[in-house]
Amino acid sequence: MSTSTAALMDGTALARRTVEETAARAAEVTRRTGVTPCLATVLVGEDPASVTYVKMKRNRCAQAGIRSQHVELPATTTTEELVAAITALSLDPEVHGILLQHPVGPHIDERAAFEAIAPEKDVDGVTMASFAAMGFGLPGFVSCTPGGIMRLLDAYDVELSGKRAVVVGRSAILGKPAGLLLLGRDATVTYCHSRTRDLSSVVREADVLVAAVGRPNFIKGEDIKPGAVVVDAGYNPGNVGDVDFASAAERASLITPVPGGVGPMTIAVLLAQTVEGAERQLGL
Ligand SMILES: Nc1nc(=O)c2c([nH]1)NC[C@@H]1CN(c3ccc(C(=O)N[C@@H](CCC(=O)O)C(=O)O)cc3)C=[N+]21
Repeated sequence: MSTSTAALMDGTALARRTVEETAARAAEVTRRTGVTPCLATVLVGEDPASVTYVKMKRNRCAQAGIRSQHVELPATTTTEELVAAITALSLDPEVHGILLQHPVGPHIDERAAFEAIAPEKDVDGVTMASFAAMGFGLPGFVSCTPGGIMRLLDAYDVELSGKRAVVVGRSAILGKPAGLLLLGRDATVTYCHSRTRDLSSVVREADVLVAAVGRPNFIKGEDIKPGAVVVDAGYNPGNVGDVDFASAAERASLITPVPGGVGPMTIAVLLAQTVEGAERQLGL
């Protein structure tokens, strides 16, 4: 018999506090300017998970006193049509932030679509300009999930300087930026991916582990270094993370659950950055 020793990093509770602060800021923007911060959400196709996520984001906006404007496009939308729709939102003075839900269909050039987001409205932190600013440690919008991960680590006073951080996954808006943010905080960062040889031996070195591969229960407790901090950024169908929680919690000191960990923080960062974008665009 083994017993769980890890403490939970409670993303639901931290997100609630973050959204409350954001709501107060949004109300202040509205009071001072008469303009309510507005997020445009763009959804291509009808993937049920994407539909759910976008709905959650819009509901959370409503709770925080942020307007949302929804653009729904058919799965058959071309790159040109999507770029045109996003460009229109970039030019619309009533829109302060733009979220293009990822992934779009394989026939669409997703990068081209993201780049149609005006940098000052890139509250989801997905453009090359935002990525570069983050990489250089300059102010700007961070990709929301990595931003949420850093807020969680900070809220639980996780020391990063000099620590070995291992990021499993290297996607453009999750794994890769997560590693750069950890590097920016003086962690020693290793990226693992599908071609990594002997993944277990690398994961076993991690003082801080970020799992972002999109494979349900992929990381097992036997590969967790005793006392490690484990962040599960996986979002697989059925709200299953990338980390086998039960076995990992026996060895970790701190761990995020799924659901209730990184997911709610992703949305909280999106809202916070939307209000920040509105403040700047309205000259506050
Ligand atoms: N441009 C773009 N930006 C994103 O930030 C983005 C995206 N595309 N595409 C999809 C992923 C996924 N994602 C999640 C957000 C919240 C939860 C979340 O809050 N999940 C809840 C559970 C979900 C539920 O209650 O149904 C939780 O973990 O507690 C999960 C996943 C944002 N993403």
